[in-house]
Amino acid sequence: MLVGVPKEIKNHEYRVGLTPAAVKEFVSHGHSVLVETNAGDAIGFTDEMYVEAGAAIASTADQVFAEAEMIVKVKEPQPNECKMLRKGQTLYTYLHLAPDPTQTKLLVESGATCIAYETVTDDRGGLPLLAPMSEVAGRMSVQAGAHYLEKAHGGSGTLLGGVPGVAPGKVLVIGGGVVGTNAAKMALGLGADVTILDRSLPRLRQLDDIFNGQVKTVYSTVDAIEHYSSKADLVVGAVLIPGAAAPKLLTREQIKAMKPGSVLVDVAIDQGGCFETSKATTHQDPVYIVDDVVHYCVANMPGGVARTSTMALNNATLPFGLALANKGPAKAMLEDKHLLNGLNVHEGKVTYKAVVDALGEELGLTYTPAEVALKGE
Ligand SMILES: NC(=O)C1=CN([C@@H]2O[C@H](COP(=O)(O)OP(=O)(O)OC[C@H]3O[C@@H](n4cnc5c(N)ncnc54)[C@H](O)[C@@H]3O)[C@@H](O)[C@H]2O)C=CC1
Ligand SMILES: CC(=O)C(=O)O
Ligand SMILES: [Mg+2]
Repeated sequence: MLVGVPKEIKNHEYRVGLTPAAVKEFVSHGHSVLVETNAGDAIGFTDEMYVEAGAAIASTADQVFAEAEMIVKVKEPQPNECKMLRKGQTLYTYLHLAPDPTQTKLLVESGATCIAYETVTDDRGGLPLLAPMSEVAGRMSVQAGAHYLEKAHGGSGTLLGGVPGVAPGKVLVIGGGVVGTNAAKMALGLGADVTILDRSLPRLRQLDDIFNGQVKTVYSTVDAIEHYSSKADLVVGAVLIPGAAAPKLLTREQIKAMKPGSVLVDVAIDQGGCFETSKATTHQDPVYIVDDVVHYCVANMPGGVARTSTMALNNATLPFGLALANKGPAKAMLEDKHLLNGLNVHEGKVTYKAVVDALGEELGLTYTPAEVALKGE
């Protein structure tokens, strides 16, 4: 198979779909790889390294999209990229379709086979291709929060760790999955006072064990969110209902009632955000203020530490990517229910139910089960 890797074009996005080491794996399995020039240059993966790994270098994205049978990316395709996709071509990347009608419509129109990293599953009920970036974003969320709590950056002037004689800052993490656990680890490491809310009791039990009682775990209710957010210095939004638009858990009223200069980091912004006042921001312009509360809502946080993130992402995407190339996409998905769960759009049909639930009415879409769409029944 001819695998294509275009350069990412989202704001300050320096990650790349395949590392040179991953290219070498594809080539060693008999595949060809075409990488757009300078695709990895910003993070130290030069064209020379890709050539040494066995790739050919394309001078434009157009060439990559025109020639490749499978496009491997990181972020969701931007409108001009969607328009270059075609029937018979596979797109393997993050999509986050539920909050994004424009992209959904364009991918349906393209006829391409579109696999979303974030909905591929594993045997333990996890999301193995989302997890590495959630680890990164969870850890970054506290770094970002601590930064924006500084007075000069719009915050209240609170040091999360406190000092002897002064109480530490309060961190509220809503959603105790991968992002939430990693946020809690970092916040605890800084010496903050950490509370995690989740609506899964088994998960709260696990968190209590993991943190050996050092973080407070609280069952997530409207009342708990209201109570703990009003006392927090930093709130991290880390909930997920896989593939679906994020539920709005913190209302404008509750945000208004927060302490002036407190900080919200809405990691769930890639699924539309879990705070009523959230709107996606970029690394170039990451924050804005509503009712004296600083909002950080960067939709591609791991892009900020693109070198670590690219390597972490490739560790997870490589085995599935190789299966798609080795067996062909349809056979690979039909033989692996977890990879099949990644299929969101195929030949104009939407094959992920939560996307149809979110956008079906607006776009006039109906749901086709992935297996049915692939078998052309
Ligand atoms: N902005 C960015 O750059 C990035 C964003 N993300 C996003 O972060 C979000 C979280 O991802 P993960 O931690 O991997 O998901 P996860 O599935 O590991 O954890 C989500 C947790 O939210 C909990 N939850 C669901 N509804 C809840 C509610 N009403 N109240 C409290 N908890 C609730 C679930 O029980 C689960 O424990 C996702 O939207 C993901 O796409 C991930 C990586 C990067
Ligand atoms: C998961 C995601 O949105 C990201 O890594 O950018
Ligand atoms: Mg206020």
